[in-house]
Amino acid sequence: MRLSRYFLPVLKENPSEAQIVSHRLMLRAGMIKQAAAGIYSWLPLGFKVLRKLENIVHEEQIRAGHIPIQMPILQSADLWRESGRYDDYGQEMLRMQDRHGRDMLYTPTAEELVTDIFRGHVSSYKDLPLTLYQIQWKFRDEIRPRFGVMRGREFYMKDGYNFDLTKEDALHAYNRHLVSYLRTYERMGLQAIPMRADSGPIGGDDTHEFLVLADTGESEVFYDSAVTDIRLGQRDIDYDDKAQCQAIMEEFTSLYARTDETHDEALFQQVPEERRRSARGIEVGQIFYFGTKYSEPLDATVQGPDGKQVPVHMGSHGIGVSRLIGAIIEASHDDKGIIWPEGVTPFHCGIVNLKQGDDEADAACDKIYKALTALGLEPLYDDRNERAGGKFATMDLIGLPWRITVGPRGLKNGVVELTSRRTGESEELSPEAAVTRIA
Ligand SMILES: Nc1ncnc2c1ncn2[C@@H]1O[C@H](COS(=O)(=O)NC(=O)[C@@H](N)CS)[C@@H](O)[C@H]1O
Repeated sequence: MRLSRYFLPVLKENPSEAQIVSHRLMLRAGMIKQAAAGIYSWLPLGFKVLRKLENIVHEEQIRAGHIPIQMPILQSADLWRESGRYDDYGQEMLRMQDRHGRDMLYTPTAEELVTDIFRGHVSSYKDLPLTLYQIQWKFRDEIRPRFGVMRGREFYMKDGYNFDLTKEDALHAYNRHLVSYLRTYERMGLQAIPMRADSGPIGGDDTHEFLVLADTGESEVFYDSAVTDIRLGQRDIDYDDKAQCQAIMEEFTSLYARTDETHDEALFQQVPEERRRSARGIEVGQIFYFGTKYSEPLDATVQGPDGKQVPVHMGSHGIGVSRLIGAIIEASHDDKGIIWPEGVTPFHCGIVNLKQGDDEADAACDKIYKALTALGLEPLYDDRNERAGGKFATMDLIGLPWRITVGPRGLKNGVVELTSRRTGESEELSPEAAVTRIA
């Protein structure tokens, strides 16, 4: 993309309403613009990152055998009355009436709707196991939306729902989601630690939240520092292998790691003192097992192997896709701006032309642009008539992993400058070598 033809409304000053660095940098980098309290327009750079995250989430959910669907953001109140949650959900639920006076709501989550889809079409245990998921906008009328996309009112969530014949099968689905979440967050350059949590309005008795450690996190957490050494890495996973998924779940959740809601000081004292940590974390996902909490009131049953009708065992599992952008920035930035992990960066390499209009420099930039594009590496070419300092500041602010700087003097020696955003180190090498280095 050429910057002269893009829409990147960067801000020179720090916006006063931003209290945490990710909110400040998302506004300054022209990624989002507030439309109303807790509600944002996603501008090109932010929307591009959101789509990258969405793609990773889709890839890992499909790899785990979960099936994507898309449910509406507006729902009828009828199903929520059937489950008994219409009144329980409280002020966070945005309620409205359509022109015929029918009670509607803006979906904060979708257990009822997905269970209605299931009960209308699945009647035999032979059709199980089944996990359906969506990535869809949600609305929760937070009393105090804040920290930008971290605690919005409208936010983007992957919400998945498993339907199983037995509790044992449903707990395997729980483990399958835990493993798929670990892979997902690692691909985004994040360490998100699964921690025992409280089930809140979703319900159920088994639940883990996934937390990214950050001083600005809203959750208070207590954990054994050894838990930060565990990685899933590239190990080969068979998501149908119950034993393997159970083993990974135990590996990642046997060390002490809990949010303040479930913290047990006596248990925590058993962790060797030098390994006890308390910190703050950003909740980027949560998985739940809640048995027949929805299948009973909604009469979602299947015929079991013995011919009897049984309510299915369920769980629901969410990833905060829009919140993740804030979490990634909190975990990866410096005083000059964002530092995108390569797996989620909006563009792979910035190209800075020190002398726009100079035939040789322009030609070299075009050649590098084409070579990067041919390799599937998206360049953002700052071809504006701006002074170098301004171009460098913009590239540092928006946080692309690499920058290639092209100028007449360097070209005379057959070199361009390649700079790593993460290390700040630069080296001079031929345009071809610079492109190869990034690939
Ligand atoms: N106000 C919010 N702004 C941004 N992200 C949010 C907000 N509320 C929740 N999330 C994200 O959405 C994830 C899932 O939300 S949740 O309430 O824990 N779980 C559910 O709603 C389940 N029904 C999952 S299907 C959270 O882990 C968090 O990362």
